[in-house]
Amino acid sequence: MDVLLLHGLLLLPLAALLLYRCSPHFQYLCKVAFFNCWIVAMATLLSPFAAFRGRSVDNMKLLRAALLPLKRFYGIRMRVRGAEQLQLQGPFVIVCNHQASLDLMGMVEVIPERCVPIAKRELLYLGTVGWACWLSGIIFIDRHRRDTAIEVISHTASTMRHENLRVWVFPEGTRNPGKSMLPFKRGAFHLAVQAQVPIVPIVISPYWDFFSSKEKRFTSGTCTIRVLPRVETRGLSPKDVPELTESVRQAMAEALAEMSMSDHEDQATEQSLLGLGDNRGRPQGQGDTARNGK
Ligand SMILES: CCCCCCCCCCCCCCC(=O)SCCNC(=O)CCNC(=O)[C@H](O)C(C)(C)COP(=O)(O)OP(=O)(O)OC[C@H]1O[C@@H](n2cnc3c(N)ncnc32)[C@H](O)[C@@H]1OP(=O)(O)O
Ligand SMILES: CCCCCCCC/C=C\CCCCCCCC(=O)OC[C@@H](O)COP(=O)(O)O
Repeated sequence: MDVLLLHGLLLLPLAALLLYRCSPHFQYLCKVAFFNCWIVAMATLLSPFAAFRGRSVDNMKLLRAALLPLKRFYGIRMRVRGAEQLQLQGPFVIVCNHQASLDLMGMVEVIPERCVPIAKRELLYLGTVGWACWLSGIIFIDRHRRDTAIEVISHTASTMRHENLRVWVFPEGTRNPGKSMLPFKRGAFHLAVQAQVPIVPIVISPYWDFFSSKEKRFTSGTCTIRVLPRVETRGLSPKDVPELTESVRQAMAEALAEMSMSDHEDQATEQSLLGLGDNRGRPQGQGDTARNGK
């Protein structure tokens, strides 16, 4: 009986390995589980160190260092274009498209010093993850209570100026793996106008070639992060916010459309050079659907 149990225990990892190699769905589940476990483990490990310093934007460096290795585990190559646009003295607001939690990997590639994201309040309740976020000075807003969210943003505007803080906002307000960007929420733009600081738009290329939560597909691939020229807000007032929001969204949407084409072409060329079909890591018969889905 003991021998049978031992054999069973030995065979279990082998079976899991085989399943991992053969089933893209199982591979997807393992990779997503690893992503979440890594975040929880790192947050648990780092929170005591961060607590030692107290709530401080400097703790963002710890979070960044903890998330940077993730791209290597997943074989994701990050290309950054226009990083020089982030070489600004003083505070500014970054606005970035939001496709999935994987955005954290792109975020840590380019996040400047003294920069904190604005996040939904729910993240605060994720145990040690919430604690690590709070200790790093992440700004939480309650999306269901507009007035209090606006209050938090107004308070952030004055903190930015007094403490030379940069703020990262996902103006779509929620994750969006779709083809185009959602309409933008206006908080980030009010924030920049209130603080009279520039806006730096950042566009992360679509993940379709290597990641899709709908199709349960997660392979390796390349991701491009493009930092667009900054937009000045000096002299603008709240009445200019709708137009400002639209013009920034338009510039980002154009960049996203351009990147969707060029990244996919690069990936296809790379794969044909390697002698691989375009269906690598995709369930049989779904390659064309995934491509046309762009
Ligand atoms: C070791 C590892 C451990 C840790 C690892 C984990 C790290 C995680 C870090 C990363 C976290 C990333 C998390 C990302 C998110 O959580 S995304 C979700 C949260 N973000 C947002 O929601 C974006 C910001 N939201 C907004 O800006 C909204 O505008 C909001 C203020 C919330 C209001 O929303 P809503 O009412 O739905 O829409 P509108 O934008 O259309 O606004 C309605 C009217 O209000 C006016 N408005 C908005 N903001 C302001 C303001 N600040 N001041 C004055 N007025 C404002 C707006 O203009 C609209 O009025 P009008 O129509 O123009 O008259
Ligand atoms: C005591 C409770 C312990 C609970 C432990 C839970 C473990 C959770 C595991 C991992 C947490 C990973 C958190 C990554 C956060 C990534 C940021 C993100 O992408 O947030 C989504 C948010 O932008 C928009 O949310 P919606 O698209 O509107 O939804």
